[in-house]
Amino acid sequence: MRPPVVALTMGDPAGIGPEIIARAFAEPGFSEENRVVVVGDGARLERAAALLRLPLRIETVSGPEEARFRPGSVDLIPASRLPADLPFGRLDPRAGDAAFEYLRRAVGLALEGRVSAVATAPLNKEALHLAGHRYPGHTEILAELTGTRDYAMMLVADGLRVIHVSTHVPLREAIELVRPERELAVIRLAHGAMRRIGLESPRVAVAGLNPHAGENGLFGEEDREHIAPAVERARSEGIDASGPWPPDTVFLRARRGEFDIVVVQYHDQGHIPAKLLGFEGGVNVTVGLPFFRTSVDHGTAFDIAGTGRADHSSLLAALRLARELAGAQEEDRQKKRRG
Ligand SMILES: NC(=O)C1=CN([C@@H]2O[C@H](COP(=O)(O)OP(=O)(O)OC[C@H]3O[C@@H](n4cnc5c(N)ncnc54)[C@H](O)[C@@H]3O)[C@@H](O)[C@H]2O)C=CC1
Ligand SMILES: NCC(=O)COP(=O)(O)O
Repeated sequence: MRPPVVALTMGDPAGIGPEIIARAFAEPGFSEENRVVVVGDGARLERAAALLRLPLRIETVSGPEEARFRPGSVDLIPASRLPADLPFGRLDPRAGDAAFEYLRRAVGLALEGRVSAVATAPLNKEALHLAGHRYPGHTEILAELTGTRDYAMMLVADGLRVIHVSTHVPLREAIELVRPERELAVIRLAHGAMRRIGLESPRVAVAGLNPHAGENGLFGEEDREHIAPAVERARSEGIDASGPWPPDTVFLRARRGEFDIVVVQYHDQGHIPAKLLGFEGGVNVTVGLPFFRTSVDHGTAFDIAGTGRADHSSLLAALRLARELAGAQEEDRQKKRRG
């Protein structure tokens, strides 16, 4: 089967997005393994390729149907016309607005069924806000543009998968979000995502919020009042859920093979172990959308943007996962059609 077509957004054009995209396309065998169409800015991509001394051809296309996926060339849907001298590594509302537009265009293509999945290079949240797009990040934009109510951020890193009850909110608010309904929704999303990647009966561990998962109320009530009932309810639905487990050991246990995925209670509870284990090859997946969206797990790295030092491993991993997930979905559909 041919690889599914993936729309890849350039992210903030002042960040490392253009560089990591140029590096990925220049990898030997990239066009044999991938069918990727970039939504972004041709001049920025050309500048990044020149900076890295990569002989890439940029082919402008009006849609994925025109893309030819030839080795050594990038099929690009132009979605901004930024000044050629826009500096790398600086906050700029024009770049924030462009990043938003790339995502909006890619989501449109996915909803129209013209691409099978969306992958994203990083956007800068401050630049996004400076441009008037007041979202915490891609995830919430994607949810709004697709009308999705229940969604969650999953990180996949070396031997570990985590999925978040909350992400970009102040820590005080994150504690308020630990409620049975949201816990149950995320356990169900975790179960569904693991089934999608082919696990028959996924083992979903739920991390506690407090030290030692509250130790029966000694160190906080949220674990037994809000998390435990959701785990029970999930179990009554036939999901192999367990917890709340002490957060300091649940990741170790998952990595040793006891669990397939860990539901985590707030941003850093999941991000710290995932990034520590697999920053280079880590992938962020939005679970719950009508299509798959994968992303690099790192940010815009303004401190090194335009220097040619950015590593593109996370982007390659995000594209790999997008094509595997979308490919598996396509195979499912074909099986169903055949009866
Ligand atoms: N998927 C996305 O769109 C993400 C966006 N962000 C956004 O990016 C902006 C900057 O975030 P930071 O917290 O500074 O994190 P960051 O990931 O951009 O940078 C943290 C450190 O890691 C290094 N780094 C990051 N990616 C690298 C790569 N590919 N190769 C080599 N070194 C790399 C940077 O140079 C820096 O020292 C923020 O606006 C943040 O919200 C952050 C994470 C993900
Ligand atoms: N901490 C992950 C991050 O900032 C990426 O968020 P999103 O843009 O994928 O919603």
